[in-house]
Amino acid sequence: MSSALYEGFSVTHRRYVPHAHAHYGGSLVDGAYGLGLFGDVATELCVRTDGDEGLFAGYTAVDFLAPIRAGDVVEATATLTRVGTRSRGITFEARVVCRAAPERGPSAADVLDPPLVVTRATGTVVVPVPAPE
Ligand SMILES: C[C@H](N)CC(=O)SCCNC(=O)CCNC(=O)[C@H](O)C(C)(C)COP(=O)(O)OP(=O)(O)OC[C@H]1O[C@@H](n2cnc3c(N)ncnc32)[C@H](O)[C@@H]1OP(=O)(O)O
Repeated sequence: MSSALYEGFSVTHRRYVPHAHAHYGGSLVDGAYGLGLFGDVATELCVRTDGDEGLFAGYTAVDFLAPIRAGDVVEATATLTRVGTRSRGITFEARVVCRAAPERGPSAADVLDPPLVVTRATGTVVVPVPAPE
């Protein structure tokens, strides 16, 4: 893989947060929910850059900036920032793009414009050595 080709390459997933995932008061989901989104979006990024799902080695920083709630529509983006021999440095951001508006009714919801940034992280994923051609 050429680093010049891929650094800055990004993948975004978007998902509705089911009410079954609410875990704390105020319909909050646990922080690990956002990290699950990051694992999935990193997996697609690695498939696209390296033809392999990769293995998450670790995070160097995770910041929970605002809660994710059941009923949110959340978008998670992984951006490739560093290409090592087998390691891939990735930054992550999760944003709420739609949120329930229960004061207007049980199914009412709004588009958040701008989206609300809820989680940021940096981490490293490791991919296998490419098989010889
Ligand atoms: C994204 C996934 N599809 C979804 C997941 O979340 S997977 C679930 C969680 N992760 C795991 O279960 C992985 C468990 N860990 C492992 O299997 C291994 O520790 C590893 C594969 C991640 C690394 O082991 P190994 O292949 O023996 O590593 P090394 O040969 O020592 O190093 C290879 C490169 O990786 C860099 N590196 C290793 N560990 C770390 C770390 N903790 N943090 C940052 N970087 C790490 C190492 O520096 C090498 O980099 P270069 O190849 O020189 O670029």
